[in-house]
Amino acid sequence: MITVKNLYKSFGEKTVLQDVSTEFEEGKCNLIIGSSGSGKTVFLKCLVGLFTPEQGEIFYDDLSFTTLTTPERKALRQDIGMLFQGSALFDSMTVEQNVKFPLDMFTKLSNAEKLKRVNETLDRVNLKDANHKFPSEISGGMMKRVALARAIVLNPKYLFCDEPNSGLDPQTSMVIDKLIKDITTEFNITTVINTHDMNSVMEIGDNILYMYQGHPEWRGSSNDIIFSDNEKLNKFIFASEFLQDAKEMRMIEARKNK
Ligand SMILES: Nc1ncnc2c1ncn2[C@@H]1O[C@H](COP(=O)(O)OP(=O)(O)OP(=O)(O)O)[C@@H](O)[C@H]1O
Repeated sequence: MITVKNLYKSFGEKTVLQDVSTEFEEGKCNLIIGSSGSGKTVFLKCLVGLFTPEQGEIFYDDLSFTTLTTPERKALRQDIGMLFQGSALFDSMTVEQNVKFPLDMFTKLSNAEKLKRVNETLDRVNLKDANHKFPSEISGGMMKRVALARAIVLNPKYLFCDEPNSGLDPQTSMVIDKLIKDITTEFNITTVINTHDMNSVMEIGDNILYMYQGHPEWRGSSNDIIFSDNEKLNKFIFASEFLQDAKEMRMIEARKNK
């Protein structure tokens, strides 16, 4: 579990995060949603230590992240997996070398042990026979799976994904979502995902945090979203007529099933 208490982050005069308090549960997909510029990426970067907040506390289970020493942060870093926007694979490295990279950085395993782990992980993301391909030789969906394999190869307790579906078609997005969801449940990971993808919100949103102008405006599950009467949230999430209709249909269905 990750607990955030009263976090503030500014750039010069501009306050981007204002009094953010929330919890991200383990074994769950915790989604952060909000319009462009609402502070989602800045928040994620504060959580992993890429930005330093001016005020507030972040706890990784019982560890107070904000007060950790550099060696303690380095140790915690091994428990954190990150899936960046655009996959961020190393172009000059093969799929196998990309996934092996964190093992080379953080472990003293033998080469044979590392390769065994790489192959098990590639297998877990349904990527076989791609070991010796370069990123330029595989599709966007495959790149995401390689990036996901690299993010989970050290068996992280915490997984951060920034827009995991950006640039993917709806079907491939669903495959990636399902993988993230399955891996989160299987390994009891605390997974935090920044997303604009409404399909992800409905399909894998165990816990959803809606950020509005740098402050948590609403929290709930994908089911709660359907029934929420929060005006800002509804305006954001059900922006189109199509989504409004989908919401109404879901409400009718849910009432029938009660
Ligand atoms: N390094 C920085 N220096 C100054 N301002 C920054 C910096 N990084 C982000 N900001 C500002 O913080 C605000 C929030 O940005 P952020 O990238 O977190 O938004 P977001 O919700 O992730 O948007 P999007 O959905 O478009 O990715 C923006 O106004 C942005 O200009």
